[in-house]
Amino acid sequence: MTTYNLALIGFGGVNRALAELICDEPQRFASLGFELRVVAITDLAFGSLVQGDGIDLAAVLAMPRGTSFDGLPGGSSDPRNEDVIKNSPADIVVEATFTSPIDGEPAVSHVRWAIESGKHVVTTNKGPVALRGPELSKLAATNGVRFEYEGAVMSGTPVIRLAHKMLGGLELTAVQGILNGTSNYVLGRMEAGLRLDEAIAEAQDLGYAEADPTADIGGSDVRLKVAILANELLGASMNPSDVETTGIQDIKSDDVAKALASGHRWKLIGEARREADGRVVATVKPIALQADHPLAGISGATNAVSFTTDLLGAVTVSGPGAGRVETAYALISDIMAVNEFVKGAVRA
Ligand SMILES: NC(=O)C1=CN([C@@H]2O[C@H](COP(=O)(O)OP(=O)(O)OC[C@H]3O[C@@H](n4cnc5c(N)ncnc54)[C@H](O)[C@@H]3O)[C@@H](O)[C@H]2O)C=CC1
Ligand SMILES: N[C@@H](CC=O)C(=O)O
Repeated sequence: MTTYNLALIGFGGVNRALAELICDEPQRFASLGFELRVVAITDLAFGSLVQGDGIDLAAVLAMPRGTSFDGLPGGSSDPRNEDVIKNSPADIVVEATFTSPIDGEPAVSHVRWAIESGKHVVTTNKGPVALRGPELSKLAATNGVRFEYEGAVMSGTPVIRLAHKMLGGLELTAVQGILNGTSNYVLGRMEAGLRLDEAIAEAQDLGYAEADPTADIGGSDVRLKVAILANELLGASMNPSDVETTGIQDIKSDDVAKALASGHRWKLIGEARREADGRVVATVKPIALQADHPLAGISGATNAVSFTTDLLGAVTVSGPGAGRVETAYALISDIMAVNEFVKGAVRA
């Protein structure tokens, strides 16, 4: 059986959930035809740890946040991302640090260092994909490695790969949906009577929110996802700044209550559409949907995206849009794609 050595860059909610699955459920991977061994971990809060024979995941998962890896064999209190990514014995770099909606850093550099040193990259980080996606994919192809990022949109729910593989024979003219778990959860909790700040705190506890939740509430998280979908699926060359964006920050409890009373539900809707002249235009904005609208019933951290196609009309995918384990599954599906690539290369 093939063993893939992983370097986990960022050891927060998502990468810890992946480490737990590797530690607790090795049979899940054995049934996929490979095993996973974590040989390096870096995080701002812990420092870095490199152990070529495999890190004892149960032991590091038990370390409270803020404890340093310094003192462990191969450990340091400094994250040493560049050295670890370039020189650790990893086959696959798993990038799950903070998303920067401005320039995608430091994740863009993490991805580039990994690819340039011949390592595959799987990531849930939207920044590098939305801001540097085509360039990094090209770099990966040139270096004979994979750059996979299914979790950048709708966490573990298959959207990007599904659309590429299964909708490839259709003409797609638009994508529209609820693409942020936190804001959808928050709007639902406001319907139940919570204040905005109380609802955000719950979403943070549940692991849905970004490190800076204003990205969720202000719409910049959906803006990145809409740009990714427009570029991947509608053939656009869009920068997130091209997406006209309004968040839910100005929606008050009163607005939510009034909407409910009149049979409407506020939803944060992201959309990209190809116009008759070929231009792709994209927006993010809150809309009070009528209760019988197909997206009005999407509740909690669940997301949904609808593809407008020529032969099938609307094709809609719905599932978790956030969550630690749900997003770790996106990384697993990316590693499965890397495995298919590696096996294909061996056969060829
Ligand atoms: N939690 C979710 O539901 C989803 C998260 N994502 C994305 O996945 C990524 C990870 O998400 P979470 O684990 O929830 O975030 P998190 O905030 O729990 O963890 C991020 C970790 O990265 C570390 N970090 C930040 N900058 C670093 C650096 N320069 N070097 C080393 N470590 C660094 C932090 O200390 C933190 O432990 C983010 O980019 C997020 O946008 C994507 C889809 C869903
Ligand atoms: N904070 C994001 C996480 C996934 O991208 C969300 O709430 O959707």
